[in-house]
Amino acid sequence: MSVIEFSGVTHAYGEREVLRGIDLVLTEHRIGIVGANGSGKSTLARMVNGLVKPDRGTVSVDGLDVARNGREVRRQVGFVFTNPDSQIVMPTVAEDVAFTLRRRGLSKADVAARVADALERFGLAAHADHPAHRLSGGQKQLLALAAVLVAEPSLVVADEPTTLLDARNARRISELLDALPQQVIVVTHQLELLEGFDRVVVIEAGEVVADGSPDTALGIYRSLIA
Ligand SMILES: Nc1ncnc2c1ncn2[C@@H]1O[C@H](COP(=O)(O)OP(=O)(O)OP(=O)(O)O)[C@@H](O)[C@H]1O
Repeated sequence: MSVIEFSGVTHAYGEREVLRGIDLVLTEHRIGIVGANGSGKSTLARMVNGLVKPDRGTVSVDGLDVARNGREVRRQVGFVFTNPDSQIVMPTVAEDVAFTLRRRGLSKADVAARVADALERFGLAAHADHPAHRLSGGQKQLLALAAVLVAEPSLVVADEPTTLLDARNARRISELLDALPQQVIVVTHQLELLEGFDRVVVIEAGEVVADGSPDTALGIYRSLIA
């Protein structure tokens, strides 16, 4: 597993400070981030692959400062956005899944085999040649996850990956995340997704207010939002 370290991290959008002095060392296999709307979870998650840079402090992945080594870190860290539309880059479903692999210079046959396998795994095989933008919201979310996982990142950061999914597909994603050998950081409001996770961090108004096992941390979170 990678070592993800936040050290004295502060971030503001304009005047508005949304993260304050975050110190965290994340080494566990499956890590959940929870907190009320606007508490700073997405900002924190985006820092892991350099999409947002700290104003003060540092974020590193295996000792690499993310702000300075963004490209290198992004080869290791796959990011799944809440809104899959922001992640679809190619016209068809299969082409979208193939995109990152092509850029890495894999052979055509290798790309085709990996794409077919990923589409099968995510229940999208029947849609391979369909326009990606015409998929349903939930199918797009599955596509976004497939497109990230096909590149075999060593760490997957998923920001509310099940918001658009029906119960069956949410369960499917939950099972997929559970079965991943890779390290996973999941930001979610769906607390049942975090059952069996190794660690849950609770963010409140830009600060870590609880951090521990799902039972303990989610207990504290539930009492905060009650
Ligand atoms: N690009 C941005 N520009 C200005 N303000 C922003 C930007 N992104 C987020 N914010 C603000 O920063 C605060 C924290 O946002 P963030 O998305 O990190 O919270 P969150 O905990 O993920 O919320 P939610 O659960 O609603 O998704 C919010 O008040 C939000 O309005």
